[in-house]
Amino acid sequence: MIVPVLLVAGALGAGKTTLLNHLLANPDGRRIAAIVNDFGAVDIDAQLLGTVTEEVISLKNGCICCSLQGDLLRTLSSVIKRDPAPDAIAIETSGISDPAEIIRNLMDPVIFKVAPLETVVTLVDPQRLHDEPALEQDGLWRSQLRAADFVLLTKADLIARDALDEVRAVVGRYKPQSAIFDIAHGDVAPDLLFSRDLRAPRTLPPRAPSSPLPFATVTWTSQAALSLARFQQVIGRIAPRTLRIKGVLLFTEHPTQPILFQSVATRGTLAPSPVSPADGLTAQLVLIGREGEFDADELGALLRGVEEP
Ligand SMILES: Nc1nc2c(ncn2[C@@H]2O[C@H](COP(=O)(O)OP(=O)(O)OP(=O)(O)O)[C@@H](O)[C@H]2O)c(=O)[nH]1
Repeated sequence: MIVPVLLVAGALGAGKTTLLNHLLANPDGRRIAAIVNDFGAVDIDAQLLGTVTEEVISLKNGCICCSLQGDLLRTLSSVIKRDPAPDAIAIETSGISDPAEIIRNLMDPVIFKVAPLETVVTLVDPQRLHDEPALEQDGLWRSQLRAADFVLLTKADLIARDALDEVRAVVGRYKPQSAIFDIAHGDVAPDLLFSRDLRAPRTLPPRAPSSPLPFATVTWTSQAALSLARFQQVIGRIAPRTLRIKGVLLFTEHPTQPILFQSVATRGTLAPSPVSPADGLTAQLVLIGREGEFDADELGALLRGVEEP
């Protein structure tokens, strides 16, 4: 049994889980198993995808490009031995993963024989690149782009057409225009992701220098009554110091409806959540930021201000 592998890469909040959610809900008859890597200690992405399919495996609290490399290969081996085996496996990298290292691992001859890496797709949030042109100089961002067979510019519903065209020109410095597509709400045809004949034979990416990832994460949980009004004030102070926040909360204003909070760069959203905080908790929030700019104790103290006295 040979099970093709799709690798989904892209910066924090680029839209990877949204893409996978759409793919798993619209698999065109394929049984797709998903392996989801959350850098933080709470597997929020896996929990969200678990509401769409049972075939989700979570690798959390580290990165599959470095500390969780062995776990990824072991997980792949066990997924392909399932009875029945899936028709395909999709791997969602964490936003801080360097896909070059993951690709090197997946080219392991034993794994490649049974679970060949078929497609690498990298997602780019075009509004973010438009607002932060310096992102183009970021080594990790470039490595994510270089590794891709094709690039999806996500969140096309949020950006003006001329700005999208400018971003397409920037990404075009790294990839041919024929390999750049734009999508909204993760809506992409599964055939684009799984049809092997589109791509040239893969060459092994150069070994990335092994330096510790310049990112830090903190998980904040609470058992107290939480105020939505206070949360909105506190988040306004915290968000500029982070790269990504996501989590599930229960507020006293909506005691029976858990709320999913997502923040990427300057954009934050609150929406009804299909999953709840773990038993006994009112909040499970993961915050990711740059090492050095990220004071976990200070963020924790600020977040305690969300708790009602
Ligand atoms: N309006 C709009 N929002 C989107 C779209 N795609 C993703 N989002 C939102 O962008 C935020 C981040 O999306 P995710 O799919 O969680 O991004 P991710 O790449 O999985 O994030 P990490 O795993 O944390 O790196 C969420 O609030 C999504 O709802 C889109 O096409 N349109």
